Amino acid sequence: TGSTRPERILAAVQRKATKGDARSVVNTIDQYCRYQEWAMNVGDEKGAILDSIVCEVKPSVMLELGTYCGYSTVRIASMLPPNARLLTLEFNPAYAAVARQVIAWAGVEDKVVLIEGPSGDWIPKMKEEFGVTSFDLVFLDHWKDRYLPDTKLMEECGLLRTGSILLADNVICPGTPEYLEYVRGSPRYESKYFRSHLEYTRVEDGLEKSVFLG
Ligand SMILES: O=C(NC/C=C/[C@H]1O[C@@H](n2ccc(=O)cc2)[C@H](O)[C@@H]1O)c1cc([N+](=O)[O-])cc(O)c1O
Ligand SMILES: [Mg+2]
Repeated sequence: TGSTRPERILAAVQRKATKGDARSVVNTIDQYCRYQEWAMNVGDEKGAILDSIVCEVKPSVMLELGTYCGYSTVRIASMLPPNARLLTLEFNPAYAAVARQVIAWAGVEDKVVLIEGPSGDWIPKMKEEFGVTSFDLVFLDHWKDRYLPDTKLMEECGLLRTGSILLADNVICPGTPEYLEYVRGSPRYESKYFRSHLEYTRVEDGLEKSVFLG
């Protein structure tokens, strides 16, 4: 019963990253996953695109679907002003336990609300449980076959307003064909593809940024 990959990533953070320094946590995870063992973090190359969009949007309330080890959670939270909130949804309790410790090590826990459970259950409860009116920005990085149903669910629950932005990871690899067809084909979205590479590799991947038009 050895350790899991997320536990080894956490160990690397606690061994090598400076406590309270979010960038040091991000760099440590990138270093570990590039040279020790690959993991499905958005990574440094796509992460820079994520940073630029977070900086441009300056979200007050943001949702991340798929916390995993908390890499992008920390990356995003480090870009947010103190009063902004990042809600992040994780299904797997073991991953959530690791992510909480990574988020704490980075010192961004005050801006982050980590919610445990399936997106299909929690999205309809966002307003009543967390006082969310609508999301300024949503980062989709969870199960690829959930991107489309969860986007439709957010629309139905009134969680998107004119100008809300969806940013989706992995639209090429592993790929999210139904989601891509929907946001690119719908008159309710203005979509743009940011070409990049699958984290820590030379394989093509990218992010799709879609503005909800109401
Ligand atoms: O499969 C991928 N991501 C799935 C992520 C899933 C994460 O979302 C959580 N979740 C949270 C809430 C839910 O409702 C469901 C799951 C899961 O518990 C997991 O932590 C993936 C795969 C590759 N790849 O190269 O193979 C590269 C990537 O960048 C990826 O993101
Ligand atoms: Mg991903």
